[in-house]
Amino acid sequence: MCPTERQVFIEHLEHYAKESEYPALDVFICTADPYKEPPIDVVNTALSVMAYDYPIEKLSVYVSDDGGSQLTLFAFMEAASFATHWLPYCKINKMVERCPEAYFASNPSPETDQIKSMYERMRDRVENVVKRGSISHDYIPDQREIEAFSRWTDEFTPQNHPPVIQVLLERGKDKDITGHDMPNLVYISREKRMDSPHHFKAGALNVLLRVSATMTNAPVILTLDSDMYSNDPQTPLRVLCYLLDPSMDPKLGYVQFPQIFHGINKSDIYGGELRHVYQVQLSGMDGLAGPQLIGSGGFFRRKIFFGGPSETPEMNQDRLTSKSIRSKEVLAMAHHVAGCNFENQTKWGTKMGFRYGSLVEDLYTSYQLQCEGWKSINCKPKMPAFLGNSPLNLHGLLNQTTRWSVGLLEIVFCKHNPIIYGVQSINLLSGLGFAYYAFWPFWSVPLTTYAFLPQLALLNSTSIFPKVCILSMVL
Ligand SMILES: O=c1ccn([C@@H]2O[C@H](COP(=O)(O)OP(=O)(O)O[C@H]3O[C@H](CO)[C@@H](O)[C@H](O)[C@H]3O)[C@@H](O)[C@H]2O)c(=O)[nH]1
Ligand SMILES: [Mn+2]
Repeated sequence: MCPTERQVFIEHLEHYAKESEYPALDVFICTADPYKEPPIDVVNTALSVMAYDYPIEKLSVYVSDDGGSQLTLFAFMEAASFATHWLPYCKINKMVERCPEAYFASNPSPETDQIKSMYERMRDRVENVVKRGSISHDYIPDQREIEAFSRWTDEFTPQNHPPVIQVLLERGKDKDITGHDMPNLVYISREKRMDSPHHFKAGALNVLLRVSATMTNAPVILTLDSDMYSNDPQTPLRVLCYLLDPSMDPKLGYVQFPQIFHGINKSDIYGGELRHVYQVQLSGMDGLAGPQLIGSGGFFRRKIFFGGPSETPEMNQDRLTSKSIRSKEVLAMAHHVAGCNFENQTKWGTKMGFRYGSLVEDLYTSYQLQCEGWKSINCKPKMPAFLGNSPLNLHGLLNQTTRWSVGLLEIVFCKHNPIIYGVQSINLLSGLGFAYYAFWPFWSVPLTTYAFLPQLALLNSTSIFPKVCILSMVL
């Protein structure tokens, strides 16, 4: 047992790899409901990662919309055009804060006026459209955009619709206002049918894995929740310090950053900060086979989703380089792999991709990956890499806790229970570490008892502790 804290020195990265040797990076952002997760927040998350300090020709951002909402697509069309101003603005001014909403909130200086009003115009348009619930025709002047919205027919509902994939920006083709390349930006709403299970976020992430494989197939992947914006543009370089380190264990599969929440009230009465998990347990697990996944802020080697460390060769990217991601051929393949029958009779969800069977797909997937032999690292820089939201009211908290409890119990009662299978497959302590999380809902019984027992004992004038007598003190 050896709780581990790590530090990297980004300035040394150049000794190990030139920029041209950096691996390509595909970023996955998930959203599921335009009313619970406002599209303008998702846009802020996307803009913050599109502006990463990373070679632009190696960066792609994929947005998965499980809400199947044209409001979200509209927001991203607006974002694509604002990004052509925002990305050069960030780089020319060497800004650290690259999430527009957070930047303008902390920099009210007059020099930002022009870009700020541009951002506010975009935000107002997006918010107006969401408030109205529909997009009026004068908001979509472009023929390509009109065509994209024509897929929302009368039969189209969030639970029942064909796949929609829209390439909003393509590197090499779309340029920013200074004439430089833009990263790829792709909107995806996977096919949904009433009679097909969709497997919640794990299902969405697996579609993202496949669609991105048809377009860019980057060997490194970052997954983000809709609200988790980047707070540090150098985060991918920090990850490369681990992934490209020649002395690193070749079984290293992913690097996990803790979730840090902003906007929690000072006294944090609901314990939303989850300090025990992110500040204590992740370091503890890091000293064993590595920390579990926590859903957002994880950088993966793509190959770990296709088998154990001994079975998976490096990815081959050659076949992709020549084709445009807007080409008919690539789009046809992308739509095909985003269909809901694609996974039938395949190993997706069992041996491949994010694993199905638990509502806490992050813990379950990382548990299975570690059972296969993959290792992980907890990266906790002083400046938070990502900032997001945590439930701020009792209703939201109870909702989340119930969902987590159901998901964790699914792990307890699955055939790969951590106490039996995990202890044998990973190691004793890591298996018990995963078991600690999986059995977390059961803690509510002793905790609730302990919360009420002393008061009841006091009211009834009985003692819950044994009387201290001289003999027991001597013993
Ligand atoms: O069918 C679904 C359901 C959710 N999501 C997305 O998944 C993310 C997380 O969902 P949320 O409702 O915010 O769950 P939380 O309980 O806040 O999330 C925590 O717990 C989840 C389950 O363990 C992890 O996946 C998350 O990363 C982690 O932040 C969000 O971006 C959603 O848009 C989907 O894409 N499809
Ligand atoms: Mn969340």
